[in-house]
Amino acid sequence: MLAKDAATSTQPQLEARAVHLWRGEKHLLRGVSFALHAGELLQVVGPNGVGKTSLLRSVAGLLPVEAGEIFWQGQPLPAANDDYHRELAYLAHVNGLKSDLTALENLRFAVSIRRDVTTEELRDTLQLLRIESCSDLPVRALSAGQKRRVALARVMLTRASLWILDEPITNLDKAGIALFEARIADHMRQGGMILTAAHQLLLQGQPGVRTLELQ
Ligand SMILES: Nc1ncnc2c1ncn2[C@@H]1O[C@H](COP(=O)(O)OP(=O)(O)OP(=O)(O)O)[C@@H](O)[C@H]1O
Repeated sequence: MLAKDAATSTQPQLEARAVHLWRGEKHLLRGVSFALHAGELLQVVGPNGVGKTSLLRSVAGLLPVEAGEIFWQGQPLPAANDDYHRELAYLAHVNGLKSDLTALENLRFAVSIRRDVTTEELRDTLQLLRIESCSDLPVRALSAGQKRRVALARVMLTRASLWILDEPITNLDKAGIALFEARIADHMRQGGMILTAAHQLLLQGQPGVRTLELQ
């Protein structure tokens, strides 16, 4: 649930403390720490292969860290897992859409696992991202940017407070980026949080927007 009141809280909702991660022989994350408060966007930046995706996967609970801790609302993971996963929407590099289903069917399938949703709400969200004309087409018939927009619509529809997004604007054109930035700003205003891996920064210079540089 989005926590409007939490927007003014000084308590971090999500916190990583001295996280270490190895991939194979490589000591990738060396004591990474950050705090994310309600209403904030944190963009993880750094060169290819530095560990941005790995960090996001760890924070999403998909890749266990070897040292350090991750806290959700003051509780360490995995103890906080049930609450945490209810509040979390994760979007990877790949969209995770079923290509034989239509955009609308994909959204209905993904969202109804979490909550009741009406067809009108699904269509409204597709319209917000200007892909209403794709609603009834099989996903395999959509362009790369249109597929990304469907995947972003899914994130928006979850009503999760924390969005973890790996390069969310991949394949989006300028208009698509502007539309998505407006949705992010909206989410932040309602006390939502976003953690991204990014080569291209969103909402630069806006209040509550920060970067975390990995090197
Ligand atoms: N399953 C895996 N097994 C071993 N090493 C891996 C695995 N997945 C990723 N790596 C390595 O971990 C390092 C970091 O990868 P990661 O995808 O986290 O980087 P990134 O910063 O997101 O890169 P990019 O900007 O290219 O997306 C890379 O050197 C990669 O080869």
